[in-house]
Amino acid sequence: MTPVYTVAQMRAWEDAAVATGGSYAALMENAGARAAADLFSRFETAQRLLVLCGKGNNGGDGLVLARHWAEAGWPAAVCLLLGENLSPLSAANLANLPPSVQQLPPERLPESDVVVDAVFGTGYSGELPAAVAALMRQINRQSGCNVALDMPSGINSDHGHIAADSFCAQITYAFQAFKPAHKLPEVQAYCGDIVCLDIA
Ligand SMILES: NC(=O)C1=CN([C@@H]2O[C@H](COP(=O)(O)OP(=O)(O)OC[C@H]3O[C@@H](n4cnc5c(N)ncnc54)[C@H](OP(=O)(O)O)[C@@H]3O)[C@@H](O)[C@H]2O)[C@@H](O)CC1
Ligand SMILES: [K+]
Repeated sequence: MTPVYTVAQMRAWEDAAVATGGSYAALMENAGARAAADLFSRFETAQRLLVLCGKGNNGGDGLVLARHWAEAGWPAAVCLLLGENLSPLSAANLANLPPSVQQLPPERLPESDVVVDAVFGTGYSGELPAAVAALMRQINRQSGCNVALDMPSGINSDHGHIAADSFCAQITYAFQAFKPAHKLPEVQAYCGDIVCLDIA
């Protein structure tokens, strides 16, 4: 049975995986690559991807996903919503993006078939910054396929507080374990299908 891990338990699991021979970089690679692989299995033709990234490691998962998308020959763009001062793992994955992945400012985002929310994951709490909330409001009205990595941005993984204008997904990829918020019906309405991916 898939376990449910609090944020602290998830961090302990990551630390243990690294202590037994893994690496944080490999966990991030597996998260982004396996989310991409699941998405590829859902579409028969190339889809235009837009990945919205924050500064933390959730954004790094999104950058890995964008790289795999582009390597499959499918069009991909990323937007660094909170600037370029990224976590070290995310910065490494930004540097690894192939030139075919467009990097766009938030005010010039294209129509996309698949929008991936990699703004906030388990490191999030509180309310959304005003600019993020405004963009989420706009994207939540669009008709594309919305995908959240680990948790829709705006939702606290431990206790499930739902901020105004939280991202509304059709698919949420939970990494390694469900988080307590995934089990709450009011949060499930923002997650859509919740698919847990092994990232070991
Ligand atoms: N650890 C690993 O190796 C792996 C982790 N993985 C992935 O990483 C995710 C966790 O990553 P994470 O811990 O970096 O946190 P994340 O959710 O990206 O956000 C942190 C940023 O958000 C900010 N912030 C928070 N609240 C805010 C607010 N209200 N308004 C504004 N800002 C706010 C916060 O700012 P700060 O509080 O530091 O100022 C910080 O900059 C996890 O869900 C999974 O997807 C996988 O790749 C597997 C390997
Ligand atoms: K997210």
